[in-house]
Amino acid sequence: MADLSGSLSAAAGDKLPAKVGFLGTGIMGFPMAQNLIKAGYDVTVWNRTRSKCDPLISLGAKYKSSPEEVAASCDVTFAMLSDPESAIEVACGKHGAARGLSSGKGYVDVSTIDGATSKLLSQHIKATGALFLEAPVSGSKKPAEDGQLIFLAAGDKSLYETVAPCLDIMGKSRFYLGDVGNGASMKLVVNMVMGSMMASFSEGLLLSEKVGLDPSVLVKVISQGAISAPMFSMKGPSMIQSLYPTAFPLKHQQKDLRLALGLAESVSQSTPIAAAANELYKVAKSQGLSDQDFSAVIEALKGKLQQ
Ligand SMILES: NC(=O)C1=CN([C@@H]2O[C@H](COP(=O)(O)OP(=O)(O)OC[C@H]3O[C@@H](n4cnc5c(N)ncnc54)[C@H](OP(=O)(O)O)[C@@H]3O)[C@@H](O)[C@H]2O)C=CC1
Ligand SMILES: O=CCCC(=O)O
Repeated sequence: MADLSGSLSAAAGDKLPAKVGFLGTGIMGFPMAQNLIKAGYDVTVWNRTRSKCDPLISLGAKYKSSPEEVAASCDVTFAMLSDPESAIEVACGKHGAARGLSSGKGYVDVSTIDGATSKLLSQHIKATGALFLEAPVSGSKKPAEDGQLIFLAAGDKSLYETVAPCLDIMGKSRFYLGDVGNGASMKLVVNMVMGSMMASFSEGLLLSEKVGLDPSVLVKVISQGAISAPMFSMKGPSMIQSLYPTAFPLKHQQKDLRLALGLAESVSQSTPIAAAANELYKVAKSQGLSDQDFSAVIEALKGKLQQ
């Protein structure tokens, strides 16, 4: 096991062993925290649903019963939460992390949220004397398990440098994008493109089948041409079988499209393709598919075809 004593704290200017907090151990947070534990970090976890922390505790993680207590006991605290509302609640709520933060500590929000929310978090965190970094990730469940995420960081540069060893354990690359909000915006643009691609791919799979083609051959044809994308080859075979094992929940993809459309509106950028895709994800949500993988958006088109 790697000896990481002092690596975080040395950068922060003291000699104590590094202590890392992790708030939110869902699909993404769990494997990210797990990789930090496996790398030898002293990790303290918290999750709203406590039972999701149990396997991490078995691996050696400590547990605290509130974000406040985690932040108070750690040098740096990461948060991986659903959406803007939960990110605000966990950071700034009654027993939120901000209450446990102080000068010399850092807070890194890796959730996918909008820039305005991230700036609000930054204000609250920095008012405590702590440093703030937003660092949303590109990459899904498997890259999180494999430590292959892509971090899109912005905020306090010194905190970015302090947590770089942690980011390098959880990810394969990292970008520092400047002021708070830029990481959030980059992530929303990427996921806007991804959500539209998946909607378009879904149309192609259904159209190919309807005109008598084999959709699995379509997946192979696409994989060899200029529009090849790992996502199509990974998700296509299960979509053809109407199976959507959850890696990226559909409700989160719709949230990201909603936030991306808000971002586009804030600068008067026309995004008709993303707007149409968003409507499709909303239909899929109304069909009860929120917790399925986002590739279940294809079901919304099946519904439309049957009408
Ligand atoms: N899955 C993916 O492929 C990717 C997801 N993301 C983003 O990462 C974030 C997390 O996604 P993911 O792990 O997939 O989602 P999950 O739904 O699996 O996890 C969401 C986490 O947020 C917690 N949470 C939700 N609401 C609240 C609240 N009100 N108070 C406290 N905690 C709350 C959940 O706690 P509880 O367990 O109690 O419900 C859980 O820990 C999202 O912003 C998502 O968009 C980014 C890249 C890839
Ligand atoms: O936010 C989720 C992104 C999923 C991915 O990048 O594959």
